[in-house]
Amino acid sequence: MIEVKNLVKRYQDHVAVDNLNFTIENGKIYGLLGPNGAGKSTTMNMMTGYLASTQGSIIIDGHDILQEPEKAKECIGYLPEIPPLYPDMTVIEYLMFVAELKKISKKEREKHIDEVMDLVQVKDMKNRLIKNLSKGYRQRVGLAQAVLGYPETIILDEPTVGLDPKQIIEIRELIKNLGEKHTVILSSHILSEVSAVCDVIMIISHGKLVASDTPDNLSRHLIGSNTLELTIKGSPDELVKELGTLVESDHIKLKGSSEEGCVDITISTKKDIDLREKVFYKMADSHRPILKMQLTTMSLEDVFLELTENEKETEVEDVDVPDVPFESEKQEDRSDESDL
Ligand SMILES: Nc1ncnc2c1ncn2[C@@H]1O[C@H](COP(=O)(O)OP(=O)(O)OP(=O)(O)O)[C@@H](O)[C@H]1O
Repeated sequence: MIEVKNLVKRYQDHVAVDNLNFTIENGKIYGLLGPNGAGKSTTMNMMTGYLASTQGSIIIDGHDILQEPEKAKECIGYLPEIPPLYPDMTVIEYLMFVAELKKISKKEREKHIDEVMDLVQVKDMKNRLIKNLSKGYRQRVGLAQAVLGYPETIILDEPTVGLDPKQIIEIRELIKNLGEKHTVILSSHILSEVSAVCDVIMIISHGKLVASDTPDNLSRHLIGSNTLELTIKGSPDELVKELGTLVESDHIKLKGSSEEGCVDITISTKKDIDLREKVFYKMADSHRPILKMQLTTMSLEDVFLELTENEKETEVEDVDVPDVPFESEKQEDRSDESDL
């Protein structure tokens, strides 16, 4: 289990992660979803101990990532956005090297690597130099290094970015398989990706968590509304009065219309309510012609766009954060903290 409390990361004046609070329970696949610049990588880098937080705490299976980094890191495997691979090593050499760093006993190393290579399906390439692998295979090797040692939680930053459609499907399948035995947290800016793979979607915007639920619940509660768009002849006051007999007036929004003598109206209702016939008969009774009537259901995509709208990459001067270091090179970084 991972508990993230009041997590903040500031780069100079820019707040990249803004008071995040969430809990990751074991055995589920979580998707951290947000547009570019939302703060996903920064959050993951803090959760994996690659970057120090400005404020807040991250407790991984009872170990604070800053107080007990070694113990906390033993519980997680991480595939950063840029996989930490050594191009001049073969796959097997590299995985042996990682296994050694992860202190997997010599006795078990070969068998364990063999199992992991089977799991991520790279065995056929085990003697090939990493620099000669396709991007899809490189990503699998990156996955393998995260899985080595079978940590409880596997964290994957944009695991399918830059892959072709076939490779994307293959990596998604691998992630689902991993989810059977591990807790998985992946980040993505693609909604269809997280809804296809994840049990829980956490939507992040401007460093803030704006929604967190199962894809189904997000659909039911957040998305679960119908929007009826109308253009009707008449005066705003009369129309609100008449439509107000069908639906509460705070669900009715009016706008001036480009059609002469008409009003554009939007009525929001729950997903299972369809007012079209009632509106038709009501307006017919009072001789008000309906020039346009269209029912739309908000999609998960609409909700995502609405929740994250105005997301802009804020230009800030680069703060010198070390490149994501490999296991042996990892170091605690609080050098960029002005408040610590
Ligand atoms: N070292 C840094 N110095 C200054 N600003 C940074 C640094 N790293 C990230 N940022 C800023 O922090 C914000 C969050 O960046 P982050 O990389 O976490 O977003 P993201 O959601 O992972 O986006 P992407 O999918 O594009 O990687 C962005 O506005 C980014 O420009």
